[in-house]
Amino acid sequence: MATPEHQELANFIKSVHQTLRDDAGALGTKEAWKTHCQDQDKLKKYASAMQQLAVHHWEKNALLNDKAVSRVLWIHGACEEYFCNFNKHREKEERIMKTCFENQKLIHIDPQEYLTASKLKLLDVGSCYNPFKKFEIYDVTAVDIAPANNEVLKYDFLNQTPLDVTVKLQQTPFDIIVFSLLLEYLPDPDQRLTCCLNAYKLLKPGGILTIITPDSNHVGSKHRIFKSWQIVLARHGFIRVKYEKLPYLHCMVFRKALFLEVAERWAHVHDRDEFYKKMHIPQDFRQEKSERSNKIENKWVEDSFLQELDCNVLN
Ligand SMILES: C[S@@+](CC[C@H](N)C(=O)[O-])C[C@H]1O[C@@H](n2cnc3c(N)ncnc32)[C@H](O)[C@@H]1O
Repeated sequence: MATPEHQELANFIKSVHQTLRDDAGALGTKEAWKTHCQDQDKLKKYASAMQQLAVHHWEKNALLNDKAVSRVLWIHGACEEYFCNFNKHREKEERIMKTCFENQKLIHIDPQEYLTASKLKLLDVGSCYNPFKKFEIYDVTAVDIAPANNEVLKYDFLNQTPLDVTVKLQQTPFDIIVFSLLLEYLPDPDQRLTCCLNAYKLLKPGGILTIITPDSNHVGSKHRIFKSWQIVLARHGFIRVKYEKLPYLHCMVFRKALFLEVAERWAHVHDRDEFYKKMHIPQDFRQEKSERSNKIENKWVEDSFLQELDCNVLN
């Protein structure tokens, strides 16, 4: 059962997301983002609320309830699986490259060059409280516009701007970049794509972007949206290597292709008119703007993030 404290935390988080979406509609996304990042009191309160929900409720819930899988453990398992099979992915891509692009010269890439370090370099974007710190196999860099503790760097990943210290992420290419419950925070599909393109620049070839986004609906109900993400990201050089729908989450792993042509070709072959050209989330299709409250009238699209919070809180 949800305690009144959990309800209060979840309601506060929902209200911050909703206000940002409303402001983006009223002021434009750039101005709304600027205003949002300047409201230090609100961001501080958000960070604390998010950490409390995640640590004291979600992670505990995942241990007690079979249906509620920990997003942190899912990402860790997916990373281990991917890097154990790194050569398989590389060989598959090289085969496609040789078959489809005969005249192209293959670039020699030795995967060991990327994997010889004793730890995998992991960038956790929108980390909040640095949940990946507990795994010894990662050398973690955690960033957030609203860090919950001083292990997390204050950094706006959307605009690639350090917010208090001088952090230069470009100097350190990563094996893994994590977007856990990040993309639906951003009110605009172009902002979501910008974050993915920023991640692309910071990844090593063959490195992975893991994306977790909430949704308590049946796997098929948002099929078009997540197929569209796969196509949009393939156009920009990402190949989806893992997708899993858990009871409350969509979990995805995208590999930065060694050969951009291979990813682009996949997008070209699979693109259809029925797919969106942008990285939408269900909330983008809401027709009637809410009035900064939870009175959402739209019947045909639910706010999946709100549902996620509710499901977790109510379980
Ligand atoms: C819903 S919370 C998820 C926190 C954590 N990743 C987790 O899974 O528990 C989303 C986080 O993304 C952060 N965030 C949103 N936009 C960001 C940006 N442009 N750069 C860095 N962090 C951002 C927010 O401050 C917030 O802490």
